[in-house]
Amino acid sequence: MRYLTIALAKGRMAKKTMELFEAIGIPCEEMKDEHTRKLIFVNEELKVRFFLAKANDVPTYVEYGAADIGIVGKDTILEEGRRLYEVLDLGIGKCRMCVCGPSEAEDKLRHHELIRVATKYPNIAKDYFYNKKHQTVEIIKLNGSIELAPIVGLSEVIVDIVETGSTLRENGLAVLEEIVPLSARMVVNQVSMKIEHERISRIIDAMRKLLNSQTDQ
Ligand SMILES: Nc1ncnc2c1ncn2[C@@H]1O[C@H](COP(=O)(O)OP(=O)(O)OP(=O)(O)O)[C@@H](O)[C@H]1O
Ligand SMILES: O=P(O)(O)OC[C@H]1O[C@H](OP(=O)(O)OP(=O)(O)O)[C@H](O)[C@@H]1O
Repeated sequence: MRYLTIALAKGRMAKKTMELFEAIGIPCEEMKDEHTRKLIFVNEELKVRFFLAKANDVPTYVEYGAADIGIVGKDTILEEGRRLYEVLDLGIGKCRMCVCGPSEAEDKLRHHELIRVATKYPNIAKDYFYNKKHQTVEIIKLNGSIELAPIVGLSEVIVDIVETGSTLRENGLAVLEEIVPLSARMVVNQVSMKIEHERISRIIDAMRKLLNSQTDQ
């Protein structure tokens, strides 16, 4: 039997994702060791391999079939635009993609002024402003601490993730428009879905059952 390979996004969702896999009988104990420099973890008995990758790279591994299954945020799926099947909403890492800024930016947004938009998600921002709102904007790609941009005058607004809203509040910014709700999703390689249909379906079903039982409680 070939190994089934599962790519998990490093970072804030990794621990919860591992707990979900453990709860459906696919443990990844070794991976929980924060000090390990090992990148791939093999469960010989189940013929399953896990690896932790940079979130942005998870859809790439899955599209090319280097991973059969991936767990990654909807934000990353939308931004990367890879060919894969999105099969399940895991309901963890819930947040929203929003246009945010100081209240002064609200009028400029409403009047379709040519504004600058700073973001880690240029494709999501482009799709929202160009295709959904038919509004011309200048998009500036940043890699983190996006809330800084309107404060120091780099841009009028930002497109970024909002979870509790405290980063915005502490920096005198607010949500101006909501783009899309986000959460972690299970994605599957399109060929794997055919050749490993039985094993992958079993994992999807077990995960769905677990999530339903959690929401019932
Ligand atoms: N408050 C939040 N901020 C950022 N991401 C969140 C938040 N809540 C949930 N998420 C989800 O967690 C995913 C991973 O976020 P994380 O902060 O671990 O990595 P990242 O900031 O995207 O990566 P990196 O730090 O390597 O640039 C996001 O893609 C998103 O789907
Ligand atoms: O609404 P909140 O609960 O405040 O969460 C939202 C913040 O969290 C994320 O940043 P992250 O911590 O990933 O750091 P980064 O800015 O370096 O990406 C996101 O980019 C927001 O800044």
